[in-house]
Amino acid sequence: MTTGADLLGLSPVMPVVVLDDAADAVPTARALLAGGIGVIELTLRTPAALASIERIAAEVPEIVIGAGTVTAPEHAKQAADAGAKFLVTPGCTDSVLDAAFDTGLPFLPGASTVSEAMRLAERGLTALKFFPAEASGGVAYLKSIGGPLPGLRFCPTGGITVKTAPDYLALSTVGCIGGSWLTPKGALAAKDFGKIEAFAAEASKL
Ligand SMILES: O=C(O)C(=O)C[C@H](O)[C@H](O)COP(=O)(O)O
Repeated sequence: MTTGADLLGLSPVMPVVVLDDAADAVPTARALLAGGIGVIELTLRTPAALASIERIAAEVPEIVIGAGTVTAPEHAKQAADAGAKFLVTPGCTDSVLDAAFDTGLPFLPGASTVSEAMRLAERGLTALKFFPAEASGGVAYLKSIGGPLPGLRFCPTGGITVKTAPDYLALSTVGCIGGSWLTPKGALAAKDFGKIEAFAAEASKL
């Protein structure tokens, strides 16, 4: 896997995972894998994130572990050093973009406007995270921009559910969708990894 475009083809759903406890990292990754999901976007929103990425990279190599919420240049290198195989950003600044390129890892930069998408395409980035998908106009918005920007492909994320996912996945410009519903806070707090596996099994069939 070497490009952002490859990332869009790994799974119909990219689980967006927020972990407060690095001890949950390996069981969560194994539960997702058991449910048929081979990729994780682990967000750098918590202090446990980098340790979680490290553990998954070391102990569950079958799953492709990436870092999400890359919002500062230093996050890119920290994530790469922890073993992340790809990076995802919710939006983009030049410095975050440069830092992401420096890692050599494939990455999905976030965009929610036509101008942002065009700027990223100018830098050779044609596989984008469309964030926040629902709040930015959802399926109708993506359909509208597919006309003038036919070369771009997206991973819409933000506000998508297992019920609305098929509408996005039906679009030719959508490679996969992102969502946090596979690993809800409650299931993680209760260490209910069976529930996570069941959500993954449902999502992997989308
Ligand atoms: O943290 C980031 O980098 C983000 O871009 C935000 C997440 O992707 C969304 O919060 C997931 O959206 P939900 O599925 O609606 O929870």
